[in-house]
Amino acid sequence: MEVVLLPSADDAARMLADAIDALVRRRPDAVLGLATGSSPLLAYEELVDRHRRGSGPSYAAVRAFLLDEYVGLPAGHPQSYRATIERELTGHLDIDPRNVHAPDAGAEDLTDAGRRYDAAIAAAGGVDLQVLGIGTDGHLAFNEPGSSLASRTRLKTLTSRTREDNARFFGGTGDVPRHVMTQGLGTILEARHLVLVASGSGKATAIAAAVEGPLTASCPASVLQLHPHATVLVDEAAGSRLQRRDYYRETFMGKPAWQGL
Ligand SMILES: N[C@@H]1[C@@H](O)[C@H](O)[C@@H](COP(=O)(O)O)O[C@@H]1O
Repeated sequence: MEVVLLPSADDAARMLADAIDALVRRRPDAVLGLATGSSPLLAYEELVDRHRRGSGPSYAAVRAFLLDEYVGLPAGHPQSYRATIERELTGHLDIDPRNVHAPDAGAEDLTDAGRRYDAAIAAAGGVDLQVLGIGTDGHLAFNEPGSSLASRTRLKTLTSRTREDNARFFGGTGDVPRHVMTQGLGTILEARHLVLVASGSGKATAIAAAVEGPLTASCPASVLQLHPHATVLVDEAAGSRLQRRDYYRETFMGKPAWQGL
């Protein structure tokens, strides 16, 4: 795992945007794994900005798969993750909307919908780069503590902490759905490159547990330790509880720029 400590959230966002940009230039029909939530927002803004200025790549052949989706929201609800990603990213790029996929959280048979989602990702050739955030309790996508490290896309129940964390997106109310469809940790591990981005002191404990704590279902993000190509981009605040900060800095400073992430 590569841990990159950066002075600010803007620097982390730029680095994530650069990695996506470089991948799409290298592979115009790349498969992107997209996360919602506030963590990747600055990077998405950067990508949209580059696209508008004409300095970004074309996304016309790119395929994208969302990590998760709320269950029980009416189709088109502004806080559904499908609507969110369109508003924040894909709607501003030249990506074909038919190539942006989310788990079918409105399906009658959610078990089957989970299986179909995993099969669709596999049929696309697998995810090249998976963008990830982290929950304050260490959750990854909507895999709450206790989730099987081998789990597949399925129905999950949110913890009250996650529902409180996400209440800000629902006008601070208790209207956050209780259930979600989420890619499993096993599904996420199949992506070729995982890039987790986190900023702010509220994420410091979760980042330390995920990166330097034991591999455990109690901290789902610790599953990154099993992946051969995982990158963690953190600002100083989110990285403040890491013990090996000096080592991460030395490693990154000594790395040739051409190597990328
Ligand atoms: N399902 C999402 C995750 O994909 C996200 O990474 C995490 C952190 O959210 P945020 O980036 O808003 O802090 O929790 C959300 O509930």
